[in-house]
Amino acid sequence: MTPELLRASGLPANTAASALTSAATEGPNSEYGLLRDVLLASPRNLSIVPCNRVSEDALAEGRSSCSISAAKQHRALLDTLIAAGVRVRMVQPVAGLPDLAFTRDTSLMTPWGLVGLRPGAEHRRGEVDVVLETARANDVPILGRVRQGTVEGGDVCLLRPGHLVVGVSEKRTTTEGARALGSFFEERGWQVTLTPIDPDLLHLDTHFCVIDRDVALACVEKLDPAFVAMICELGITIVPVHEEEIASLGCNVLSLGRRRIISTGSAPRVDAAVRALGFEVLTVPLGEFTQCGGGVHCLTMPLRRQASAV
Ligand SMILES: NC(=O)NCCC[C@H](N)C(=O)O
Repeated sequence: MTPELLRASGLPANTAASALTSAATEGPNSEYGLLRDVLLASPRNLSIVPCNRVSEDALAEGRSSCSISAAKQHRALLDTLIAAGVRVRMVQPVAGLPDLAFTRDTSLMTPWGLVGLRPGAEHRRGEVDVVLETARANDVPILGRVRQGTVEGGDVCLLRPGHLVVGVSEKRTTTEGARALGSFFEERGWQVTLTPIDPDLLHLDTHFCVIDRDVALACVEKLDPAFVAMICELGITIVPVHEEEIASLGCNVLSLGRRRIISTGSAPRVDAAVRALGFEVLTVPLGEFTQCGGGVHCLTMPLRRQASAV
């Protein structure tokens, strides 16, 4: 832990509390603790960049971005978060950064502070400094930065307190980058699992998303069998996602905690299966963003969540 973060957290680096929980910063230790603060970024400069299968298909079909509609959809997401009791911090728009709205990918808030990531997509590298600057201005403690390989936040999953998962496509996230991020966690006693993913699916969070301690959305056919076996051994129930629901970002949901999620509503079958398990599912249509390859999970970077029990 850096001196900067130690000052911010007030926790000694080698205590059990600092290893697995987030008492001082409330930096998330899971994907499903009660969500308190989230980082969004203005979509003012959003455009469809041909950098993933979904956005390439959208362009091939002649689709384009509408800034008015993108602003309205993003505003609806913001309003839904606020109505759910979440505080929203905003990154201001920056010309030349068309994917900035997908805040998930360029940084990761850990229980010990924020880590700047290192996108594999060249056109997204500049987003990291912008997000870190906003974080500093909001007194978010900074833990460090990934400087080797590449890693994007859509490939990162805080599976359970003490267990980090990183999807490795060797395109957006490389083994080197995943290990560099993982070392922040391993040094603090976490287990880190790297799992290979199909580069055509962009990120892990397009086809695997944890929504509570024991429930995850997953397209099992697209995940590595060893990873699926591990999830089953942990007793995590899988809500199956079909391949065509991946492209519509139906799997890419955000947990608000207390068995509530936000989805884009683009995969009603998945939403219905989640509701059948007793969850509340709030839906926000986000077509302007899904055609760029990102959904609710990609558009949100949790800054504070109530710590989940180990
Ligand atoms: N976590 C995500 O899956 N993020 C979506 C990012 C979409 C953006 N157009 C990209 O390809 O980087």
